[in-house]
Amino acid sequence: MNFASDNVASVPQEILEAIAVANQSSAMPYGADDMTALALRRFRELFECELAMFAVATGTAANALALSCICPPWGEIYCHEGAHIIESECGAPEFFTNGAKLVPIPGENGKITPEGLTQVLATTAPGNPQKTQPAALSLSQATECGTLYQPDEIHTLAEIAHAHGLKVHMDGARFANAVATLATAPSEITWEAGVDVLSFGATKNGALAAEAVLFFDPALADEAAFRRKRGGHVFSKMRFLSAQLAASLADGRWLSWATQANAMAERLTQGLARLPGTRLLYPVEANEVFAALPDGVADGLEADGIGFYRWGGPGSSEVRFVTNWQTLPQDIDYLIDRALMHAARGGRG
Ligand SMILES: Cc1ncc(COP(=O)(O)O)c(C=O)c1O
Ligand SMILES: C[C@H](O)[C@H](N)C(=O)O
Repeated sequence: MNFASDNVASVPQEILEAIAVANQSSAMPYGADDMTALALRRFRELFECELAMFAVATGTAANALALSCICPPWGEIYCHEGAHIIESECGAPEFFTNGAKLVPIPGENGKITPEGLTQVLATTAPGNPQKTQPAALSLSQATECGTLYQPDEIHTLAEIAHAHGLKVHMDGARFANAVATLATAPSEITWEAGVDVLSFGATKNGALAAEAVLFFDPALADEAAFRRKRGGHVFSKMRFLSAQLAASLADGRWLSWATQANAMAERLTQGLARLPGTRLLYPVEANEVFAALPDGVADGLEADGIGFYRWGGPGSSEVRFVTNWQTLPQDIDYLIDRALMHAARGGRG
């Protein structure tokens, strides 16, 4: 049983079947195929706008490609201090932008506040050729702490960013989980709130390997085709990425899968409440549960072969559990039963 990441899940049968259908006949390469056209149509229907779509195979590639189209080499990208783009992408955004600077902003529960953004922007030097220049704001939705920006929070942050000439990127590796919780239209927490480009995550939500960079202002996408090619992410058999995206969006599957993951995170949160001495590190708003467990429980769960992240570092009792489309109630109940047993025995195995 593995709660280390949503990435640990299998691929839903519907996606595998879509790949098999795409495999039944030849098709034009490099995105000139019908499946890629179908994926584009479905994204435009979902977001209710004439967006431009570029499929890639990883979330890191999606973020780095998106940022490279809205930030020059001398630009500054403002993000939360715990953002994936600054913490876990091995310099990919800096590499794809040819040297832009990522500027970390602190904020509770993994979120940037208007005050925090305004404070950092007050230190910039627009037009000073000796200084890097404010260029982009990147927000993760859901955040790396499993929390969410409300529509009005996105709108406020985007307004500040645009007033300072910045473009707004959203890292949507868990965008589906955010929409499932917020129950908003996707447009309401993206372009209508001021987001210019979205990394739409499908992989964590079940896809084998498919992410889509969505430009809500197609003019921002002028360089994307060239930059994606230079980054080695133009798949000659693009139909196999597009099939995953099109299948995810069909019949609202993407939301059903995310709703299941979120519901299991909620079940886990309720179960942990029965564990004396357990403390949630952040509010649970999507499919990630961060908790400080009673002494010995994390070791016991690890000895049981249950997978999870030691978020506080090796041996730490501060852990992260991530649920996914495939997580079942009995998985959660087993985890909680084992945790209660280890707590009762003081972690003595
Ligand atoms: C918030 C966030 N953004 C982006 C990514 C990058 O995705 P990938 O691991 O596919 O590069 C991840 C991790 O998977 C993530 O958690
Ligand atoms: C942190 C790791 O890079 C991955 N994005 C995950 O959330 O599991």
